[in-house]
Amino acid sequence: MTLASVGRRVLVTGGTGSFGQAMIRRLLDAEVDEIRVFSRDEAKQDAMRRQLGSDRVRYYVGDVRDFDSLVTATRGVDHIFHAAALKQVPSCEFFPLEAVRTNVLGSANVIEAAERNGVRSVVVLSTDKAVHPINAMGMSKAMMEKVAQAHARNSAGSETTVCCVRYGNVMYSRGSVIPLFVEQLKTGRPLTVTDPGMTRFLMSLSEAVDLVEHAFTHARPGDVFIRRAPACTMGDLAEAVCQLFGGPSKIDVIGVRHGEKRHETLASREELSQADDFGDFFRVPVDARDLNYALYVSEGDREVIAHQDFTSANARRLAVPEVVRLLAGLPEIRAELALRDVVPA
Ligand SMILES: O=c1ccn([C@@H]2O[C@H](COP(=O)(O)OP(=O)(O)O[C@H]3O[C@H](CO)[C@H](O)[C@H](O)[C@H]3O)[C@@H](O)[C@H]2O)c(=O)[nH]1
Repeated sequence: MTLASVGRRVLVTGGTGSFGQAMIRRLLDAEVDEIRVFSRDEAKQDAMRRQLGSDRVRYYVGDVRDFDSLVTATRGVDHIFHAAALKQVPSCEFFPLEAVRTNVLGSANVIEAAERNGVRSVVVLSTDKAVHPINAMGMSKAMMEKVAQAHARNSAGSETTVCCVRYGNVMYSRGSVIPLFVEQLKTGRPLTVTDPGMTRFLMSLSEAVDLVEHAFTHARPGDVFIRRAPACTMGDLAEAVCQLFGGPSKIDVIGVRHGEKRHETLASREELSQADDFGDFFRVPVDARDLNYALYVSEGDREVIAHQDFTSANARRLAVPEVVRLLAGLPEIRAELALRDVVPA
């Protein structure tokens, strides 16, 4: 199955967010008949309606916490891309129950509504912060993945295939470090680097959409899809931004922020021991063993020993010139450089 053969109706939860909007453009290009945007904010929907001007896009105001609003919006839908979430580390830290309500119970509602309305597939979006989580946002996303996998395990014969994708930081996403560095350079302030040796996976928005499309095309119930993304250090990222904008490279090292890890993990060694390796992507199948405790206690898995976690510390490390090239390809950076009359090398 490809996006072009996706069926008549697709629903995107969190459809007005940056991922949602990019996904909707991809679905419009794939000639999907009807695309439903499901989100809470009517003002953002109205802005999007005016910007897109497409009668193939329909808008549903609702909240994933409200099951009834999902049942209405998923009626007659063939496929769902579930992007609605609380994603900010600090706000989830202060209000962990809100993260549970939206990310865990809200996702369960999406899956249950899909099941009830005979939706054929649901792709659920997760994050590297869900692996060995240390903050409430990551923990709630880890539980969301478990809910999706439990659906696969417990719903043999269901019409609805549920799978997950997991990816790391999306470059230039709202409120993230790259636009912050650009703003600091523009206003002549030093770049605030938490820890020059800290690493993050780097991925563009269109690569995130590619991963979701790959998952949609290849999903079996309960699969988790992961991209073999490259990574860089925060020191190199700051240096790359300075080189691109030709700015003075004064850097303030501010230290690690609350709730953040030095390195992120996209896949654990236990997952990789079971994963299919597609080169650019891994597919981790659901652990479909039944709850036979004798097996859990007395049988091990030698495969696990042969693997190590896939982390932003051991992923392919991008050097500064490569980061410069990646950044120079981002539409937002190109627009900033055009404003300043700088031509990227
Ligand atoms: O002033 C800053 C701010 C951040 N960083 C570093 O830049 C990297 C990326 O930070 P971001 O704030 O851009 O991204 P996070 O990894 O903290 O996570 C972000 O992306 C996540 C998705 O993976 C969630 O959306 C999360 O809420 C959001 O903060 C981190 O190593 C961080 O330490 C700095 O060096 N200086």
